[in-house]
Amino acid sequence: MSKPENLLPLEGEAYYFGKIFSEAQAEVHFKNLLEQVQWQYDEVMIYGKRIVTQRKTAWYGKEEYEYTYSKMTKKARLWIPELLPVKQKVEEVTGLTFNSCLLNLYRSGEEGMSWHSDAEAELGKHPAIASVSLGVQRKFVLKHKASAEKIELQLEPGSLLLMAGETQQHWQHSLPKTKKVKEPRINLTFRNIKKWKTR
Ligand SMILES: O=C(O)CCC(=O)C(=O)O
Ligand SMILES: [Fe+2]
Repeated sequence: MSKPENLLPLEGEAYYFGKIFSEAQAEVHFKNLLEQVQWQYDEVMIYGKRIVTQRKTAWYGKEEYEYTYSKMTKKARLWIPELLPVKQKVEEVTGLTFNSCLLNLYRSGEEGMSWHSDAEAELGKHPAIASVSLGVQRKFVLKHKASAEKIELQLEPGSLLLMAGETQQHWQHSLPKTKKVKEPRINLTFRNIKKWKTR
């Protein structure tokens, strides 16, 4: 598969590969991950308060990495067999390798993710983040920090979006909530933990 064009008009790179899994494969991965992933409510610190998010998340990796975001430190679980074929396909298509994966489960359009950048120190300076979508199609928006220019795309089931280069420095992204969507979606973001410490 050749690399799609860069969707970002300035500073950064985002490539939408479209569907990398057939409908049947995407359904199997969705079902397996829904059942086998250790889904947990996410805890974040907002204005010094501990908040439990609506959506569920999980974090897996090659080692038991510790990862801090929103001031909360999480420890990765080791890869499970259900994740490996998805990781392998993503690595094949992108030509990159990934040592960890953050998963999100949105049970309906009532759940989303607000504006943020994935610019944690653990990911290094110009992180490549490969995002796989399973389940219902959802809108995804990138917003340029300086100009507020927005790029919207529809993340189809079985699709892959790759963010790379300076994207996390110069752009934020979000998954807007919507009352129109009633079905669940699973998102997998493959990442590379570059530096980490054990306690
Ligand atoms: O669900 C999505 O497509 C976005 C997930 C995301 O931005 C993240 O996990 O950092
Ligand atoms: Fe993100």
